[in-house]
Amino acid sequence: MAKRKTKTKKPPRQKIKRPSFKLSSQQKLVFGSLLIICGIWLCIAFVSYYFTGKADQSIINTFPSRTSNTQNWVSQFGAWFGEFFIQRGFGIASFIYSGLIFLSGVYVLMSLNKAKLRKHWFWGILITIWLSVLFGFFRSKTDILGGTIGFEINAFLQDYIGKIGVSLLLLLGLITYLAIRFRVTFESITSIFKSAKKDLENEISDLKDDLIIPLDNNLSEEADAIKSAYEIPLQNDEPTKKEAKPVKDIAPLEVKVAQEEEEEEALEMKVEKVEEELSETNNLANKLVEDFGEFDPTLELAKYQFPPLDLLKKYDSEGITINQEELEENKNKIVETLNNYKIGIASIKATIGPTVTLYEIVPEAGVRISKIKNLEDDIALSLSALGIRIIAPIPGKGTIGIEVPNKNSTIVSMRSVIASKKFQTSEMQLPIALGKTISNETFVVDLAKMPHLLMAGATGQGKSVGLNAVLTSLLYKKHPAEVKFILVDPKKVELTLFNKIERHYLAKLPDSEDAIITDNTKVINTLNSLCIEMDNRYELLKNALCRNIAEYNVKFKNRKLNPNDGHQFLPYIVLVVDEFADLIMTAGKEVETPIARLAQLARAIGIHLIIATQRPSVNVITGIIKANFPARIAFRVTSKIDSRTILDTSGADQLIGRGDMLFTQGNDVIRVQCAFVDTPEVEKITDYIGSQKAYPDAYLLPEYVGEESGTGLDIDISDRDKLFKDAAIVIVTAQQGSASLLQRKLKLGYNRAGRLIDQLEAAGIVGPFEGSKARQVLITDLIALDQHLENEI
Ligand SMILES: Nc1ncnc2c1ncn2[C@@H]1O[C@H](COP(=O)(O)OP(=O)(O)OP(=O)(O)O)[C@@H](O)[C@H]1O
Repeated sequence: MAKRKTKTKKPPRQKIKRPSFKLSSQQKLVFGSLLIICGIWLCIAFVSYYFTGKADQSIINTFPSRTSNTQNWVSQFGAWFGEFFIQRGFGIASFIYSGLIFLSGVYVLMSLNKAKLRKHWFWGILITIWLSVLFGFFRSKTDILGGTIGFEINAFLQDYIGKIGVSLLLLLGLITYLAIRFRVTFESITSIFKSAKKDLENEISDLKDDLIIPLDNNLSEEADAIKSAYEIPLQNDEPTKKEAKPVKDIAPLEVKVAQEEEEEEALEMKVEKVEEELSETNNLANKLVEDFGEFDPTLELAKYQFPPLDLLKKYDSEGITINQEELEENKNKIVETLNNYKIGIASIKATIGPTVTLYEIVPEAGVRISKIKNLEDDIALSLSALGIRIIAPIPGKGTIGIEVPNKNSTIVSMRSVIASKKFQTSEMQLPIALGKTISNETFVVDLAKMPHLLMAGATGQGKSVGLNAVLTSLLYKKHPAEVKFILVDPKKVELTLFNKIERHYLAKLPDSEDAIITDNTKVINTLNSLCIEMDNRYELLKNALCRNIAEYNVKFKNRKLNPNDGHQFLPYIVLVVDEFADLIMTAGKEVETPIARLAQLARAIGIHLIIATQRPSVNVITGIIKANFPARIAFRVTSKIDSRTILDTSGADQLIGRGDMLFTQGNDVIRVQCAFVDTPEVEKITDYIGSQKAYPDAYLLPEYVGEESGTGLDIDISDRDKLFKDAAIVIVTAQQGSASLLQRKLKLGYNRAGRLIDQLEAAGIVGPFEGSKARQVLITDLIALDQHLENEI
């Protein structure tokens, strides 16, 4: 039935309606002008109504007659329309109607898109109603602001939902309008703020870089401007004269105007061309973002849940327990000891930390600081306490600090530092909550800024706990898509718990079974592979014209980088080496060279190293390593020499152990009580993460072929992926050797596609890796491919 209906009805509809809508150019001119004039007339009538409406009230209700005397600027009809639209209609919002009629005239006159005009009318009517209700909301009776309609709708709504309800309804109306009309979303609002912040930062840094060049440019531009101002009149009026003359001498106003017009035209053409080019690339990225939203690296594990705080333990002994008596006692002892050596004190102040209390002393005038520094051991003896450290003077304060351990030290729980506002709200790229400072403040540092960390401490002083604190911090803050760990653990016990999160957070070599590296040869391969990853990333950054990984990832998220060119979202990679001494003793230069290379170059591309050692001797922490690890943590060490090796100053030998540590990032040395995270807590966290949906595999690092393993890749035919042949067909057909092509055509994850490309390379079907370019395909067609594969067997 329905079919019959459409069949019979369509033709007559077309026949009747089409001609009636087609206006000739002349009709358009007349009709369009009529609407424009009506719009203007109505607008005048409305404006006038606000001044003359009251005076005209008497004649508004009478039948129009030629003798009636109206005040309205456009007479009786004006008064009548004003009354109808403003007083009895929508109030001041009625002006929108005159605007819409005017706009309709323009659309008809210029034959513009009618669908757009309909849209304007639709939204215009809605805004009129909304505005009239809004104005009516604030008025107690019908008036010329909100009109009768606004007032009545308000009264009606308020009877049912009250004043608050109406105001919320108005707000909802506004939000709906913005959301639908301008496609405003919550994300777009936040991204505006974020990108504005980023732009500002970029501009500031660009400004710094370009400070000299623009000055030159401006000068030359100014010089050109001056030159041309003199040259134009000369060319037109006195072509033979070479010398420049001021414009006013010649005053060829007409010629000059003509000249300017010509120049403008030429300029316009140029500018248009540039704009077109720009808008094409911008539009593509903008359009992609508009259609698909910003690229979300977390999408593959969109449902991933960060570990909750409850997995971390609360400790009873948290909170500072030092009492007044202990404070007084220590103060008296310090004053007494110093007095014994004839050092007078002007004032003394105590700051209580979780493990130590800092007594800040202002000595009397004329006391030499070195004298107090030399008395370090004597003061320690008289206070009969381990772990006294004297800081003379405290940098930037001009006082002398004496750190005295508390009798009952408190545990700084990992929970308390993770829960701290400082950590939770930190905008750092790789935030690490290390513990609490002497003034009991949570100490959060950015690994990305360090950019590498050296950790040393004698056995049993808290190194492993420290490493766990670093890893836990990152697990609480970073999505699996954003950071990957490479864990090297020669002791084979400390980091094994992290095996459970292999497919979420760990990176490994393609051929290795375990992600956690315990054997030394594998460490060498991994470090070299990381160097290749570093080179690849530099190539990607170079092609994307980005200076660092953060910029690159923002660009990638904004869809300005094409994945077909090899671009991809780059996670940070954190390499953790527990027991570096072991490694350097057995592998020496083979380890030192790639570590030093990574440490020197990897900061911009998001590879960060954390190296821990029990033995901070100079043959382990060599000059080249030290030079590239400005950020260092020292737990308690056994000698002053060890302290100097790690920190370039003594002090670490005077720590009290159990997570008491010194942190330096170049200048100041800060005493921090490391946050305590126990093995069961780490286990709970890794269990929690490990039980969630994961990537198909760990993050695969590039293949590294060690010197001993002969030439080229050597992948056994029987080990090939099931999709090997399909992949070969795709690659040969497209004559393009890229992993992303395989990802798209065979619907694979990146890792598997990468492995297939490696296998295709080993089989001689594609050429070697060439940075961001697609690999060369070595087989020309499918027949050649068949032959090639047959010959292999
Ligand atoms: N931040 C801390 N707060 C409280 N106690 C701690 C802290 N760090 C370490 N400890 C205590 O010290 C002990 C040893 O710590 P940890 O295992 O980290 O030492 P280590 O330096 O790694 O030793 P090794 O080098 O022998 O592995 C822990 O079991 C714990 O009791």
